[in-house]
Amino acid sequence: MQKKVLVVEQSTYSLSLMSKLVRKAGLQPVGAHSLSEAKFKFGQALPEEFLCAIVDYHLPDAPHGEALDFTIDAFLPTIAVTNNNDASTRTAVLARQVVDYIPKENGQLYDYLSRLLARLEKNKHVGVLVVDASRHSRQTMVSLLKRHHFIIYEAGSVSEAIDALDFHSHIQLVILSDRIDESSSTDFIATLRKEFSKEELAIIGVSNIESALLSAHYIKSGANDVLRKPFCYEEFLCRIMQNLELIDNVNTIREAANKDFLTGLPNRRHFFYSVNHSFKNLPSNQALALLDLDYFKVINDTFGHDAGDHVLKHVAKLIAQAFDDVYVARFGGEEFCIYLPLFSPENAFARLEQFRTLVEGSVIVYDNTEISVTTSIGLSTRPSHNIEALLSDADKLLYEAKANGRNQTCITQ
Ligand SMILES: Nc1nc2c(ncn2[C@@H]2O[C@H](COP(=O)(O)OP(=O)(O)OP(=O)(O)O)[C@@H](O)[C@H]2O)c(=O)[nH]1
Repeated sequence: MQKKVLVVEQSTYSLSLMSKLVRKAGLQPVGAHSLSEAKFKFGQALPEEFLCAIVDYHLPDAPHGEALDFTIDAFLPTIAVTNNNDASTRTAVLARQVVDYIPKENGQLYDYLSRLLARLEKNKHVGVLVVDASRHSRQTMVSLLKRHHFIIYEAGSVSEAIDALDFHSHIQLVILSDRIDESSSTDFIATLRKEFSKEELAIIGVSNIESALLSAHYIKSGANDVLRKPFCYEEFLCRIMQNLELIDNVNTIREAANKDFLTGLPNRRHFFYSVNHSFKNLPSNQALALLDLDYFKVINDTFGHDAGDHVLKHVAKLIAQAFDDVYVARFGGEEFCIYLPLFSPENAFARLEQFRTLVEGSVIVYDNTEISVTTSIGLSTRPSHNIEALLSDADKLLYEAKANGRNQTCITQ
């Protein structure tokens, strides 16, 4: 279900702008012009339905941030917006455990707000590891991070940090304090960098303001960023957000580069990368199948190219579902590839035949028209350490399947 965001804002214009942003982030705004209206609207839904609240500091019936107290007491992560950017308002707002506060006069308000909303939703799946020998200092950072929905892990030493990283693969950010011995912390960063690139795991080193040299050591050892103590709450969160956004952006680009645009299946290049990356030597009991849809040109010619695309997407979805435990790819056109490691020829043949009959029996509906399609399969079960050799073998068998009348699987004899 779409998560709700409680937007409490006196001005109708600002409320409508913020609600638009919330909708753009894929969330459902619940608007209120006053604290009493916010209480009423919040009471009409379950608290768990809300992701967070965006709350104006000054409201007619809550002139001193009382609405912030209400949403925070209701355990809603709260983003405060204020008309005033003066020091006393800032202190009063930050004393209240808000996720962040945004002065309305800031032209970047709406851009920042949408980034913040997107992050809050994503953070629920992001692990952050705080490495600091001092429990008190760890707790300070942990309490700030908690407001942002992160999954938080703590380590009091480098060895505890290594254990945490071994166990929790969703850790995307390590915050490393200067209370860990300098040589072991820089060694730790360098060791992590052998395993994780900067785009896979962000490392932020915390150093003392006087210790410019330590900052340099952090960066040279492979840290993404450095935070100088004493840091303010805003800087701490902005650095974290920036570093995680970088990881997200790289992941988006990487995903786009690895996926076939039409079907969302891995593409040919990624298929080779995954198989070669997973196996130093290909196992001797293996199978590789090349699948090619039959008379696909006729489908395009009869029903149109868009209908053809729809059929390709349908078959790709069936492949992704039926072979979610092995390696699959769209090689191009109407050709797909499936690599089944550690499969006997009999098992591989049974799986492919089951799939062939599934495609044959499935009715694809496009624009109120029913379309049927069949597939020919070349299945190589040769023991080979070379994926290219397997492919060439499967290609010959596919040719045989086509020549023998299509809608069949030909396997290595
Ligand atoms: N809709 C659509 N058609 C595509 C796409 N890629 C390739 N095609 C079409 O797929 C058709 C493949 O035709 P052929 O190579 O003659 O193969 P076929 O008609 O399936 O015949 P056989 O393989 O011999 O059974 C061509 O008309 C291509 O234009 C695509 O992404 N979308």
